Amino acid sequence: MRSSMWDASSEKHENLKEAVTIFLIIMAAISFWFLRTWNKHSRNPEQAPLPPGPNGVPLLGYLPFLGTNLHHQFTDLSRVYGPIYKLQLGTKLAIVVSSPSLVKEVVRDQDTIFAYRDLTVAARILSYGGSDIVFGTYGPDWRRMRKVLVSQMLSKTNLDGCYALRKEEVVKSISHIFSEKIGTPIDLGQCAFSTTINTTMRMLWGGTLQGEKKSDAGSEFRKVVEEMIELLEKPNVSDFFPALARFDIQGIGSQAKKLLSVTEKIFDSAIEAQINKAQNERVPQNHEEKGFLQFLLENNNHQDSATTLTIQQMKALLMDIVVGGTDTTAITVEWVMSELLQHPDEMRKVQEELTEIVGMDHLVEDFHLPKLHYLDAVIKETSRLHPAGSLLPPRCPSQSTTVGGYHIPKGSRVFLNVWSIHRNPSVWDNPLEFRPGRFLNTDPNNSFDYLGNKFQYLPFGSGRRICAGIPLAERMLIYLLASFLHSFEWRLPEDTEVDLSDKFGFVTKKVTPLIAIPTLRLTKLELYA
Ligand code: HEM
Repeated sequence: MRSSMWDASSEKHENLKEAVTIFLIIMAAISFWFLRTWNKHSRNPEQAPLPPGPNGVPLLGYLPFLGTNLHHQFTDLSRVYGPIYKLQLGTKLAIVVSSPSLVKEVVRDQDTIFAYRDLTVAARILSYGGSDIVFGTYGPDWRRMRKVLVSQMLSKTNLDGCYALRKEEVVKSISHIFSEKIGTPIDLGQCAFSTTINTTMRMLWGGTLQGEKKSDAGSEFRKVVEEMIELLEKPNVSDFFPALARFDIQGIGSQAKKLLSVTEKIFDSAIEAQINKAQNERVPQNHEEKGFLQFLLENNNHQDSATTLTIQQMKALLMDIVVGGTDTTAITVEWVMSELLQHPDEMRKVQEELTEIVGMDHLVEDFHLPKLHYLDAVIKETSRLHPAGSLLPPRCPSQSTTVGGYHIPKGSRVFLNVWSIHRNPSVWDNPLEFRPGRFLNTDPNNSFDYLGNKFQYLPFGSGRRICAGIPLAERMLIYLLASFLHSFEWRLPEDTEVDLSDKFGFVTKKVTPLIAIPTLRLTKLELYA
C-alpha cells in the first residue's frame, strides 16, 4: 500500500518534472526565436548571406530530423546544399563544411579565428572546465600544455626511451593470445583496446607502479574511459538549449561528474605514489623506467614558467592521453584488421613484407617499423576510408567571419566533414575501393603524411588544433599491427563475413565488432613465451 502510494506520488512527480521541462524548453525556444528574428531584421545589409540549408521546425530547427549517423546524413545534405551549409539545432547554429578548399579557408587561412572549440556540457566537466588541450580555449595555457606534450613528452628521445615499456606490454598481449586464445574466436577491437590502454598506462606511470596496483588501475581505467566516451557521444538537450543546462534534464552532467571523481582518485594516488617514490627511493633517470607523469612532476621542479603546469592541468593532460589516445588507436587497429580480412591479397602482401623485413625467428622491434612501407600504406588507406574523427571535434569561430563567401557568425558550431572529403569521387579516384597502393610513396615530394597539409586527407585533423599525439599514435598503430600480423595468422569464424558499416560517435566505430581466430605463424614457440 505504502509502496503503491509512493509509486503514485513518484509518478506524479515525474509527470510534473516532465511538464516543467517541456514548458522551459518552449520558453527558451520562444525567447531564442524572438531574438533570432530580431537579429535577422537588424543584420547589416552589406553582410554576406548565411550559407544555404534545410528548413527546420519553429523553435527546434533541424533537431527533430537529425539521425544517429551524422557523418552520413551530413554527406547526403551536402549533395543538396553544397560544400558549405547551415543547420539550426535548437539555439545553436551549425555549419557543415565538406570540401578541401573550404576546409583550407577554415584551418589554414583563418586558423586563429577557428582555433577554438565548442564545448558540450560533458566535455566541459571531463576536461576540468576546459583546462586540457582537446577542449581547452586557444590561448597561453593551451599553448603551454601543447608544448609540454608535443615537444617534450612525445619528443623522439622520450618515445625512443620508453620503447621498452611499450614492448613489454605488446609482448604480454602476444603471449596471452598464444597461451589462451589460439584457435578460438576473439574480439579484436577489445584485444587492441586492452593492449593500447595497458601500454598507455605503462608509459604514463613508468616502471614504478607494480603488480596488482598496476593491473587494477588498467582495468578500472578501461571501464571509465569507455563510459566517458559514451557520455561524450550522447546528444544532450543542454547543449542545444544552453539556458536549460542548469536543469541537467538527462542527468549527463551528473554522470560526467561521477566519472570524473573516479579518475580523480586514480590520478591522485598515482601522483602521490610518484612523489613518495621521489622522496624515499632512487628515481629512475633512464627513460625506460620513467613515465610521463614523473616527467611532468620533474618538469615542474625546474621552475620554468614556459613549461610549468598546475596539478589540475597535469590531470587534464593525462586525461587527454588516456581518453583521446586509446580508443582512437584501438579502433584504427580494428578497422585495419577488418579491411585486411576483407582483402586477403592485401593481408598476404603485408605478411610477406613482415617476413622479409623482420624474419620468422624474431619478434617485431621498433627499428623494423620505418621499413614496413606496405603496412604503412595499408594504415593510411584505412584511415582514409574510416577516419576515427569523421567530423572532427567541432570548431567555434571567436569572431564573425566569411567562409566561401558566406557569413559565419561568432559562436557557431563548425563541423569539418572529413569522412565525406575522404570518399569524394571528385577528390579521390574510385574512393570506395580499398587500394593501399595509392599511398605507396613513389614520389617523395608528393606523398601523404598525417600532418594535415593536404586538405583532401585529414585523419588527424589540421591546423593549430591538429592531433597533438601523432608521433605516439603513428608508432603505436604500426607496432601493434605489425606484431599481431607477424605473430599470428588470422581468419574469420566459419560462415561469417566482415561487416564494414560504421556508426557515428566521438570516435567512429564499427557497427559489428570484428571477431577473428588467431593461429600460430612463427615456428619458434619460445618467441611467444
Ligand atoms: C590513431 C590514433 C589517433 C587518431 C586517429 C587521432 C585523431 C585526432 C583528431 C582527428 C583530432 C582533432 C584534430 C582537429 O580538430 O583538427 C585529435 C586531437 C587531439 N589528439 Fe589525437 N588521435 C589519435 C591519437 C592520439 C594520441 C595517442 C594522443 C595523445 C598522446 C592524442 C592527443 C590528442 C590531443 C591532445 C588532441 C587535441 C589537439 C588540440 O585541440 O589542440 N591523440 N586527434
